[in-house]
Amino acid sequence: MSINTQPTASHYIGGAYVEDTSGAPIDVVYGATGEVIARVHAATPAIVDRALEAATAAQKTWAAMSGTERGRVLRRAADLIRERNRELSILETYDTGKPLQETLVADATSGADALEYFGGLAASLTGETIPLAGGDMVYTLREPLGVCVGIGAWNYPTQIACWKAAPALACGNAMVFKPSETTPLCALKIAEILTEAGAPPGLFNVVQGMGEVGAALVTDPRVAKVSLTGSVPTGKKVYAAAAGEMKHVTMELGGKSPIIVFDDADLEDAVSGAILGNFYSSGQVCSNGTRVFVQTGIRDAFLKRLTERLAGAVLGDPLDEATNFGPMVSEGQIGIVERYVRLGIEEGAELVTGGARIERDGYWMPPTVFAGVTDEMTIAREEIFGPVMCVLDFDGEDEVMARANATEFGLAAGVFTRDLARAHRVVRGFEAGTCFINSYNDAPVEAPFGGVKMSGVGRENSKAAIEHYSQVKSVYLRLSPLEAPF
Ligand SMILES: NC(=O)C1=CN([C@@H]2O[C@H](COP(=O)(O)OP(=O)(O)OC[C@H]3O[C@@H](n4cnc5c(N)ncnc54)[C@H](O)[C@@H]3O)[C@@H](O)[C@H]2O)C=CC1
Repeated sequence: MSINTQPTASHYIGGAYVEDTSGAPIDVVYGATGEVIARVHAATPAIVDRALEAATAAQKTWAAMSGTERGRVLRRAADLIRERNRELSILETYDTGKPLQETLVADATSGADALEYFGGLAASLTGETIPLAGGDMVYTLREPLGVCVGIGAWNYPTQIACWKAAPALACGNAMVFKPSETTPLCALKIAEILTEAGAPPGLFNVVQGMGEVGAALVTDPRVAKVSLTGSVPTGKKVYAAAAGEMKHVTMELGGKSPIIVFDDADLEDAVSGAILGNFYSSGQVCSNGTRVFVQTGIRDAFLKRLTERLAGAVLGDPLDEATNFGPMVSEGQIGIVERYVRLGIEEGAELVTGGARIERDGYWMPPTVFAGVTDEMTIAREEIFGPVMCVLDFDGEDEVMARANATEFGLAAGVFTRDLARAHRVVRGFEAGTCFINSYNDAPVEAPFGGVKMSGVGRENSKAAIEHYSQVKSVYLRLSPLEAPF
């Protein structure tokens, strides 16, 4: 299947494609080859204004519909996404470089899950009645927030757009979404599909641009809520800007998550978890378990089996479904990874495998493993956001828990052990929002996803997301006589 990677126009506003070539050009580069595959233009202030106007108008129409009607539109969009999964997955592969083998199962499909799940919930978003003395009562109304802004990172452009749009729209909000400037293509397709599914024009708009377009959206008084997926430094800026007008926020930020492998773990499962948590999407996943703490009794066996299993990584054309490991997203990102690899070597970590950029077109870094990593090394403290696993040794449970939690981040954490009591004890001790026992990086829509500490505020997916896209109005209803002092 061949697809056209150049979108009809840069932005999608009011149910249609909109162009304004006076905005700065943004070239979209395919990570596998370094070729420019599309060009879009950053939104000008006039485009931002138009998107916010369209969203403001559509939100009123949409909120007046019943939850059942809103849900039907979202579920129809989910069906359309599934029907077009292959085409959408190929576009995701061009946008990000991730292999088609991954995008066929993890991107548009995950977006469809979110639209289906929140479409199903939309009709059941009700308030409650609270009986009081004398027959009085309070009833509550669960109301939308208004116009929500979604701002995305570049690693999961389809999934991020859907994870934000689905709960927002289910609750009766409208959205203006700004994709990452690195991956501007996929969100436009979601906007098209929502229109086709029956969403009122302007309900879900996409505007392109760099940080300043995001900043203009975040500070606009018409916006009630901002949901960002991005790095911690950007999260701090966006959270602070939103606070100026007391806007609601959801922050899905970075991490440096631990995976703890005890001596009694199933070795194959533990190695699988470490591979999934470090090399899926070439390591460009926020919840990755990049600090792999391995108990000394199993360390050698773990490293031996890990090295054997890494031979199964198939680097090649991402559009070939046999390929299971793709390039990095951009020259900038591979440069960051190369710098960390140098720091790892300089600071004394043992490079077990990988570490050198592959000399070919595009941005290829092989799976890279450092052993003998210690807590103070830069590669053990900072988020790398690439295919670099750090293996750290440990002896006892108390020691490893203290070390696992000694980070400003708290997005995810995993433990591999056959001892269930220990597994539950360990996850209770983790300072992390999303934990895994004998697994890693599963993200079903039914489960809350998000971080603690610097990794974020709020939760995406699950019923928990409803709290972040709606507010409760209390209505006091008096049936008894109303007394006053005079
Ligand atoms: N917790 C999560 O769910 C995820 C977190 N991430 C994090 O995202 C980072 C990588 O993605 P990047 O795109 O490089 O992140 P980034 O923080 O550079 O950019 C994220 C988005 O924010 C926008 N932005 C930048 N400055 C802004 C400002 N002042 N106001 C408003 N918007 C602004 C960017 O244009 C982009 O769309 C990693 O740190 C990673 O951990 C990535 C994926 C998922």
